Amino acid sequence: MHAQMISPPSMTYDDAASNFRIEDEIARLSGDLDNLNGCVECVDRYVGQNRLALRAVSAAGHITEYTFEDLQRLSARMANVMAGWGIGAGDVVAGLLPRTIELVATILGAWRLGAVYQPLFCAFGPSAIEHRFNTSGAKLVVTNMANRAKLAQIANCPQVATVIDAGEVLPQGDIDLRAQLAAASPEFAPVMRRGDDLLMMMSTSGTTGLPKGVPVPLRAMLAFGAYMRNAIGLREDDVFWNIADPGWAYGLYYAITGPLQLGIATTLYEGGFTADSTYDLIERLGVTSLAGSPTAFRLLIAAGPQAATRIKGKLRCVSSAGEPLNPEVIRWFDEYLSVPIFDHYGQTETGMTVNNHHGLTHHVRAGSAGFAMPGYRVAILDEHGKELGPNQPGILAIDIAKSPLLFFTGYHQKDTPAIAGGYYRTGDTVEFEPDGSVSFVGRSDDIITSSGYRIGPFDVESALVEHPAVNEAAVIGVPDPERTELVKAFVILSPGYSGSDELAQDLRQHVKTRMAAHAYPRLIDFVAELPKTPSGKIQRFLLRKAEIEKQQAEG
Ligand SMILES: CC(C)(COP(=O)(O)OP(=O)(O)OC[C@H]1O[C@@H](n2cnc3c(N)ncnc32)[C@H](O)[C@@H]1OP(=O)(O)O)[C@@H](O)C(=O)NCCC(=O)NCCSC(=O)CC(=O)O
Repeated sequence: MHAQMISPPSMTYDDAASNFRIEDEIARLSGDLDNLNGCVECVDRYVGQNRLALRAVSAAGHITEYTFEDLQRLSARMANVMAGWGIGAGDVVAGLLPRTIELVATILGAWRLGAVYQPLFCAFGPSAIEHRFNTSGAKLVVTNMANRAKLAQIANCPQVATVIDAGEVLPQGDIDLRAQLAAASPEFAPVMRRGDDLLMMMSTSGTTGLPKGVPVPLRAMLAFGAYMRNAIGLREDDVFWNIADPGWAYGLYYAITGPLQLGIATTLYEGGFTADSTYDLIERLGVTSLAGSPTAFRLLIAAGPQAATRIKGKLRCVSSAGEPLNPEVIRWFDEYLSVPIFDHYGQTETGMTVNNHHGLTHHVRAGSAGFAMPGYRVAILDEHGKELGPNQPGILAIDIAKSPLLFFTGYHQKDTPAIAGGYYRTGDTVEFEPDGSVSFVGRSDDIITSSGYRIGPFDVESALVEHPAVNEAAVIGVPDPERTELVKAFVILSPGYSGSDELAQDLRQHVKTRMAAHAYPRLIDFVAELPKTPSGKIQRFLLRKAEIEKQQAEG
């Protein structure tokens, strides 16, 4: 096996970009593209060194540490349990679990036996989960009792394995996960796969339909590792914590897979986000490299400078993704935490592609997402597909032929018009600065970015119209200083209903429990009509324009 090399931070960005060779990235793998296993890359290759792999922090703040040896045994037990229930290479295993050791065991166990992992965010309701099962054909879902009731509402639910705590009763027909893990053998030879075989089945929100499946092949690990080294700049001596949830790409790729691939311990905190618990954990663990979304950072700032003093100067670097990072956050982190915070840009489809790189020395442009990651060439296209120069807004695109780290080849069983003419079009409107860095302008479609989550308006509208009071609904994002955008719904009521605060609250609760707790409309207007094209398509852009004008008029 090869020793894992971490780029020295003295390499310049220009050197790394111009000297990039995919062969060098492949050589960093323990296997090769004909002989690859996700669990071997993340665990087995570091066994025998007695290295720390994971700090799992319970909601109550209790810290349990796991070595790579521990994770190897656990993944083997999990693979044995899964194999015993008929799961094999290429099958899909879903995880609907909080940020606990059982979540890590599910991911690694599935990979050990060559299966495909599908994340399910714990805030999802039954409709979001059911749609993802329909997409993936998952054969097994691993969950806990807090989430189990949602599965009972799904008609085509696969076999369920449940984590039960003391005093909880296992639902009939479920696998008692902890009991079976304890009884299983801690040995299971990893099933080797190829680079194009699937590692994960992700989902991403669309504007005109339900979320689409994003197949992620094993070779995507080349891109994950490169991001950890070049952009996060992860070092052997770092204490790393990415607070993003592994129910999403940012958390699964870069809180679990990426750091473990590099043999560097990661951190999972089971509890919900508060500024206090975040500061507390950074201090207790001695975190040096922190990652998260701008909304989380703005919530830290909202707690005031006094709360920050306990960790001032302790962090070495902070990385931000999910939404554009405001220059004010950069300034505040410099003043009150004495730490550089760099903006990074990526998508579920592509992984991180444009970054201010902590690991590569180059200048940083506050207010810009930075520069193409070595291994990707990005272009900005006009509506005819022509490449644009600086200061001309257009669609951010990835030049497929010149981006050997790009792993996306199209949505699962769906047409992918975003791939055309040799480019993958991200749908984000950006422009090049004269120095070659990329600045975010906005979305070219109706996708909402709220608290770092990408939310499809159609998804929320579909949940709303399931409610008997709703005849029609249109959902948009309206600008918000804390959460980037807030989800706002315009609702035409069914005959016999009238708008009230109580009904609005009932609709919020309905979306939270049916679809997803994070995607509910915080704002609701009851309206008599919606702007539409002659063919009857809702013109969300007109609603958005009117909201922005209203905000401007109100100052
Ligand atoms: C910044 C935050 C920590 C702030 O957390 P908050 O707790 O304030 O709010 P939230 O947005 O998480 O949650 C909104 C509402 O959902 C509820 N909620 C959240 N998680 C829940 C869960 N597991 N179960 C039940 N309810 C839950 C909350 O209580 C809250 O309800 P109420 O409002 O009633 O209190 C978080 O929003 C966050 O982690 N954001 C980053 C998301 C991220 O990782 N983005 C990158 C994804 S990758 C990606 O996106 C790639 C791509 O672009 O394709």
